[in-house]
Amino acid sequence: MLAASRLEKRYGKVHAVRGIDLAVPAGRCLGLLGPNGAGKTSTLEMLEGLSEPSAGEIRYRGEPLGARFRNEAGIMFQHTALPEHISVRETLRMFSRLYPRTRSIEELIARCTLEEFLDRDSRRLSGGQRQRLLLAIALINDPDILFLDEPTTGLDPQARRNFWHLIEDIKAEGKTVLLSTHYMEEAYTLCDEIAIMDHGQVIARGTPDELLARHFSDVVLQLPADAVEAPERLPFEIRRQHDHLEIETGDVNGTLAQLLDAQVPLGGLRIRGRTLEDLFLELTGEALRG
Ligand SMILES: Nc1ncnc2c1ncn2[C@@H]1O[C@H](COP(=O)(O)OP(=O)(O)OP(=O)(O)O)[C@@H](O)[C@H]1O
Repeated sequence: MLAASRLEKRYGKVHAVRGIDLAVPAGRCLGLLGPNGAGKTSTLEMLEGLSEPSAGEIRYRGEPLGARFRNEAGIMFQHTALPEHISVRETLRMFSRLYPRTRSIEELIARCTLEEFLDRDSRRLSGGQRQRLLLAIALINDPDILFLDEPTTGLDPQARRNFWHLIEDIKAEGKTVLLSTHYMEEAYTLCDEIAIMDHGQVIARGTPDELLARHFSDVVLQLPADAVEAPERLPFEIRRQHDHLEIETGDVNGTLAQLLDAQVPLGGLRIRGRTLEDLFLELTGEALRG
């Protein structure tokens, strides 16, 4: 559906995207993950046809991005200035007039649950309401391919989950989705495939479960913060997290036996599988990014 090869973006001396190859099959959801400044938005903006690649090529259904792509793509930007002093309903009508093919506004209102604030000035919405309106705007031309740039950033957990349900409904219609996000659970829930970016390049790619299976064969034992009195006496590394201890192990029986030998109380023990967040931190490091 959408394919990019050797894609690069330079802003003066900043080499933001350094040769990316991506192919998004129809009906799939591809997630772009990466630390701040990794180049996700720069990549999305080129794929959306909004910024000219410094090098490389993008094809939509085998053709360069053109009028067909513009009519069949829907974009939800990370930051959008909505028109002032007009209501949510008028905002939808205004955007609807921009396209030859449109979806019924009434249907979008119901789908994105906009009923309660239809007559409100679109600048006076809560974070969740605003994101639902922006999604409705992105869907107004009944797009075949939908771009979502960090759509749930800043939303509370309820609003985020509500938004995931909306995206799941859109996926169920067979739409192709490209999503950038900082939320690993969001990527795990929504994405068929994930590309992890860092320093302008894709450093890992696959389905969420493939990526986890490829990188990890261990699990994590969690113990209360005060469970181990002398961690230096144990023959494995114990990582102190903010309110508990973690031990990574591929041999649960052996590690538990060693903990029992050391008379560590196991009352508060939990075992968790590896997560995308573990993988993300392992691949991109824990240092703060700009
Ligand atoms: N218009 C611009 N002019 C100059 N530099 C830019 C511009 N846009 C982005 N950059 C730089 O390019 C790099 C990649 O930025 P980009 O916004 O694509 O990353 P990102 O992965 O989307 O980050 P975030 O998660 O913070 O949104 C950064 O170093 C950023 O400062």
